[in-house]
Amino acid sequence: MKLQVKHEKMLLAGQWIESDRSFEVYNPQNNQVIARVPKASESEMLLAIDKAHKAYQTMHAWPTHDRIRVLNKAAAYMEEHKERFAETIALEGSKTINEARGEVTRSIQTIRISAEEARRINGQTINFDQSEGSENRVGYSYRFPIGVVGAITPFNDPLNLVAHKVGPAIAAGNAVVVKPASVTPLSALLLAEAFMKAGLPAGILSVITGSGREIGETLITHPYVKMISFTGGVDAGERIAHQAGIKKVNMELGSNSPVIVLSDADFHDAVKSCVSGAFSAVGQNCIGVQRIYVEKDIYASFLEEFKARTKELRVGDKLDELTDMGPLINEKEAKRVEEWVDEAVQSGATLQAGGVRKGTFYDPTILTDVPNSCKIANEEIFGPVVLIYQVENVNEAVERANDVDYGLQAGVFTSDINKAYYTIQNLHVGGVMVNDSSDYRIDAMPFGGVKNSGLGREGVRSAVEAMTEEKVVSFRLQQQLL
Ligand SMILES: NC(=O)c1ccc[n+]([C@@H]2O[C@H](COP(=O)([O-])OP(=O)(O)OC[C@H]3O[C@@H](n4cnc5c(N)ncnc54)[C@H](O)[C@@H]3O)[C@@H](O)[C@H]2O)c1
Ligand SMILES: O=C[C@H](O)CS(=O)(=O)O
Repeated sequence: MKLQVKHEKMLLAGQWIESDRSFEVYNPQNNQVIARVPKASESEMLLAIDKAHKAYQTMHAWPTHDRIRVLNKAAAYMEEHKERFAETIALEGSKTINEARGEVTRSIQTIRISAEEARRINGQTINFDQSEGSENRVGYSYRFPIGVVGAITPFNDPLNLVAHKVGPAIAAGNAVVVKPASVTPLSALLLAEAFMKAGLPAGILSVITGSGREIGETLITHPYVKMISFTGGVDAGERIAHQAGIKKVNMELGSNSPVIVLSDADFHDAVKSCVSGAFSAVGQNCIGVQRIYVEKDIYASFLEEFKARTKELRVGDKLDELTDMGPLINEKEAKRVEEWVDEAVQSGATLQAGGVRKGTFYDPTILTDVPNSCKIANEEIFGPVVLIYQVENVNEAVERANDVDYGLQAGVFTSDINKAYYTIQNLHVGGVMVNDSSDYRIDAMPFGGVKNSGLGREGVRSAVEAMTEEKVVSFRLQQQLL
């Protein structure tokens, strides 16, 4: 694909603008500059917030049917330009072209589900007859848009995780200012293009590109911004939560996801699912499989088959239709993964496959016998490395799966419903996938974690609810009218 370095513009309240400063976007595979993007100043972020506030004030009564129309028109535009969206994801990020196409399909669904949910923002009727004297009242509650939503998004799903902020925000009648990841801003700008083409009123959406550390605080702390919807690492999440103060905050953070495979499972199925869950998107996946606990009776067979399938994966040019795994997002991250693996091996772990880095590429890697003290056993690797452990039984598996500070999703493979239910009840996570790996998500389901994996839930309906407030109304009826 012939590449021209494109000078992009960012969307500020319906206007496509350049900025005094710009930064480069690179193709992680060859470090080629693929675009220059505005590096927004604090004043540009302030202007976007001000315009969003004004747009919300005039638009918060924006009719539901019109919000639905714009959302569906944006989805239709994305559908019409699917390949362009996919190529952009594949160029600026780590995903293969096939993985990128999958993300575009999901993003279109996310926006369409947002349109459906716009019609389901309901309150409740209330029975005030709680005690003597309160019976002559009737009432209800209803949900109203919170106002300006500040959305900060990560690099690994550069389109769908922006869609999970913008779609629900618009469905709920809010205005939204997006600060996308600096390494993958182009997909967010394309999503903005789809909404502009769909006739989204000016000011409702801004995509302000730049450094999170430089302009993030302005977005997080501004009094007009009534909610922060953050997806990213726990370090940034902690900093943002402190800065936000008394403000609604939704945090979708990291994980170190476990999968339990019991001896009564179809372990061929488990192997296939866990290989995909571990190495899709080069393991740069918040619910990617990082630890697998295999019951002792099938451990040797499972490990043997897992290694064989892993070695079949084609690592290479992410734009090649036949490639299974591309590069990590940059060389710094690839070197970090290499260091964590080296630390584990030096501490006594066994390298069963992989362990080789070439620039931003790191081979799919399997470790066994990893000491609990190693970083890779406790932190989020966010790379193509999986740790496989042998356990005595389901009890030991659950205890060890819980023994980290994260709790996003877990997978459990078993044919025994009682054991499945035991894991469901005892795993400290936000989601348990039975007979799927931890890397299972549909965009309509509630999504989020416990412990250091986050605060609150996304998934379109949950996000719409988080981006609204509930108001109660009571009518005291005049006695003479009763
Ligand atoms: N739970 C989920 O749904 C989910 C989904 C995808 C990724 N993630 C997590 O995101 C991380 C990987 O993405 P990443 O490397 O882009 O994360 P990151 O935390 O480095 O950056 C995420 C976003 O926050 C911004 N940012 C960083 N520091 C900031 C600060 N101090 N103030 C304001 N903004 C700041 C960045 O510019 C970027 O836009 C992993 O931990 C992964 O698990 C979680
Ligand atoms: O990286 C975390 C993502 O939220 C997982 S998914 O791509 O949405 O399934």
